[in-house]
Order: sequence, then structure tokens, then C-alpha cells
Amino acid sequence: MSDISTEKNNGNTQGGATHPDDAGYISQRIRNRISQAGARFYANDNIARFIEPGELDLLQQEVQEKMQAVLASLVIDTDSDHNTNETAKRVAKMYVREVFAGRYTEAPQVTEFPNIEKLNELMIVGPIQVRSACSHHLCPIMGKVWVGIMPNEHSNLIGLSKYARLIAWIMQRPQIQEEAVKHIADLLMKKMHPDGLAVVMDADHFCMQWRGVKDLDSRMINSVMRGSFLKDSDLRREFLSLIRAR
Ligand SMILES: Nc1nc2c(ncn2[C@@H]2O[C@H](COP(=O)(O)OP(=O)(O)OP(=O)(O)O)[C@@H](O)[C@H]2O)c(=O)[nH]1
Repeated sequence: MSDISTEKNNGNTQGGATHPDDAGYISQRIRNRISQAGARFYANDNIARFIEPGELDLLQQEVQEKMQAVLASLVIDTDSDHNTNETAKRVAKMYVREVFAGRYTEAPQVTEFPNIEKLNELMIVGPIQVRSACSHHLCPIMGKVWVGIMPNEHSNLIGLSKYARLIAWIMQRPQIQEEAVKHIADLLMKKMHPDGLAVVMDADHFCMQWRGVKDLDSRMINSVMRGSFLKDSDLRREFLSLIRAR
């Protein structure tokens, strides 16, 4: 048993692909908690509330150990090869603390301000640079997001930097672009309660450029329109023409 394993348990394997050897690993304990709560742990779900203080370090160590096994299976001599000597450690840190951190950490703190002046004019934020990974190949997705907000007197306003922080939190998870845009829209709707919201994402998918069809030019553009952006075609047109001009 690994030195990073925690106390033995019965290895409840419901709700996700596990291996009997996983019993005792911290990932298994976290999966058990999620399953007991009847929650989901898809690649683009946030599971921070099921992780106790200190457990992220254990999770990172577990990923490192298992990544080391992947490198061994790829027949890479990580003992002698100075370049791959610490690759498992770096990749584990990159996944848990950086590129997939939006799964394991709570949402960034956002101060919400009341709309005292009863602003009800179109606001656009962007382009916000975004980075993610597709859940199919774990290859990078790099792109830009524009957000259009139509507030009303009941809406909250948030600081400009908070759009980028909230969106980065959503993007730091393996996912498909269609769901990423929806999750961004859901989060902003919850925080701001605007009259209308528009989110457009334009991104490169490295799973199509680096490998597979190796098509360097194709990209994906998608959008989500809510509230007044759905009902009012003039507002939608104004938003789209303003972001096109940038
Ligand atoms: N709809 C959607 N598809 C994506 C996204 N990111 C990657 N993909 C696609 O996911 C698909 C996975 O297809 P599969 O046929 O299961 O995998 P594969 O055999 O590796 O496919 P190829 O990429 O064609 O070699 C590929 O067509 C990818 O281009 C995304 O954000 N949205």
C-alpha cells in the first residue's frame, strides 16, 4: 500500500470508475463522501466542499504516484533521464493546483454592489483570455470570452476583475466548450441577477490542432443568451456588432 494512502475503507465504488486497489487512497475517500451526498463528480464539477483541510496535498501526492506509473508504462527511464526525473511531480502539481484547480477550490470571493443608480444600459466585458482543457483528451483549449450584461434595478454589480476571476474558476476544469459557456452564464446569473446576459466564447482546441485532424485554422465559437438578450433581437444585434468591432 502506498505511503500516501489514508486509513482503509470498504472502497465504495459507486458513481465513478475506480479500481479495488484504490481503497485507502484519499481520492477514494473523497469519492465516497460525494456518493454519500448523492452528488456528481464529472470532470467539470466543483468538488471543493467534499475536500477537508490538508487533503489536497494528499491528493496531489496520489496523482504524482499514479503519474509516475503512467511514465513507467510509457517506458520512460525517469531515474536516469534528468528531464523526466521530476515530471510526475510537476504534472501532479499542474493538474491539482493549476489547470484543474477550479474543481478543487471554492469560488473566488466576489463583492456584489447594489445597482443604486438603477443602471439599465448594455455593458460589455471582454475579451477575457481563457484557458481550459477538453475532457476528451485533456488537451488545452485557449480562447477569449465576451460577456454582455443588461442590468435592472434589482441587479447586483460586480467589480470588473471579478468577471475574469469567476470565469477562470469555471475554465480551470476539463470540459467541453458548450458546457463551459453555460456554466459561466449560470454563475453570472446567480451572482448578478441581470435582466439579460450574453456570453460568447471563441476558442482553439489543441486536440484538433496538435493531434487528430491537425487542423490549425478551425476554432469553435458559441454563445449563450439569457433574458432580454433572448427576447430582444436589437439588443442581441447591438452586443454582437460591438464585440465583432473589437
Ligand atoms: N463538441 C465538442 N467537442 C469537442 C470539444 N473539445 C474536443 N472535442 C471533440 O471531441 C471529440 C472526441 O471524439 P472521439 O471520436 O471520441 O475521439 P478521437 O477518436 O480521439 O477523435 P479525433 O479527435 O477525431 O481523433 C473530437 O471530435 C474532438 O474534436 C468541445 O469543447 N466540444
